[in-house]
Amino acid sequence: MEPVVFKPPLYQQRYQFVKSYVDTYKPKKVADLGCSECALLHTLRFWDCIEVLVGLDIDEDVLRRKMHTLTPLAAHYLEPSKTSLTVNLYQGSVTQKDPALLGFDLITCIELIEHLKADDLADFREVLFGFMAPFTVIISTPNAEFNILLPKCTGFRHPDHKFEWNRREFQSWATEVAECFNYRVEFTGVGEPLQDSKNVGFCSQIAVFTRNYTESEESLKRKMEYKSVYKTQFIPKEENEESHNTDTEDEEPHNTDNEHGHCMDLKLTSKWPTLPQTEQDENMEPFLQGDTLYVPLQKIFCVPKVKELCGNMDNLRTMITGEATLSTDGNAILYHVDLENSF
Ligand SMILES: C[S@@+](CC[C@H](N)C(=O)[O-])C[C@H]1O[C@@H](n2cnc3c(N)ncnc32)[C@H](O)[C@@H]1O
Ligand SMILES: [Mg+2]
Repeated sequence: MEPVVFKPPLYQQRYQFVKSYVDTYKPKKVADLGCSECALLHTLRFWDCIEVLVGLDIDEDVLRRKMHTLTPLAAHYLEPSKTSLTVNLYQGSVTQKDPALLGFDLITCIELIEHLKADDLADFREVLFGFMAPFTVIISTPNAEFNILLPKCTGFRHPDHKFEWNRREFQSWATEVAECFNYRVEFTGVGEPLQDSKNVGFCSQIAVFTRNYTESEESLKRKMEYKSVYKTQFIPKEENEESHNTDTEDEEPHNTDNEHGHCMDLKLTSKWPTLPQTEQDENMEPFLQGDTLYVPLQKIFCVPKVKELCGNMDNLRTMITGEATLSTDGNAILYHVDLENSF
């Protein structure tokens, strides 16, 4: 059997489905449950309508692996958004009730439910639809009927899957959930089968639930269950000019006028270590040691546009972290130079 090749890849089609929803309905508060390495959050972080973006996963290591990719880079400062954005990542389970996930417009669960044991799935539906109760929920999960078109798939598609449902099973679970929690639900999917195998349905089946009632303030008193892993904030510069000069974690941005327009600023309240400030004018020039080129951050910081955009060296370091290799003292970017192939 010819392997099925999706173009674009299936995971991108799932993200595209969410992005199209966001484009159409402009949710302000969006959360992704079982966000893994934050790939969906990464694609949503500069959507103008989104003001709060939250990721939750039970696996802290997987969250930490790529969380730095959510930090704004110089390029984002050059093409800034007019609105502020707060990104929060939490380690916790979708079976726990935590007020951090109250009041959301959209909650996505992309390829999550099939990783939950029966007891957890029962708790999850109560937590998501009964407690979090967002306006919209998007759930995607494998469609078991499609597996006959996947030659390498002998059992479940992934060893950690606890189940894979056919369309009837998924739709009956989702319809019952919708009835129970006063939502309506529609079904669709991504990953179209070839023409002659249409009867198997989409590779990933998707349910979109919409709440039938207006939000109540009922549950804001619940106690925190999740562990905060990371928080980053993108604030339009005119609202936050003075924060360039502050390094305190909890200080709120001040409103000030800004002649430079609306660049964004970054504030971190994560547990990252504070790196030492580079001595002014010391060791400024790049140098080669073995096959490693050291480019002092101070040298980069001296570029007027960089200085204007970053405000201080710590912001520059934060922006670079995860994107390039830093020296152990955090004061230089390291580039590997391939001396053998450089001529
Ligand atoms: C297949 S991955 C999801 C991938 C991701 N949503 C995407 O589309 O790229 C499933 C994720 O769910 C997480 N997970 C499993 N059980 C969970 C639970 N009880 N609460 C929160 N996350 C959970 C796993 O750690 C894993 O990162
Ligand atoms: Mg899966």
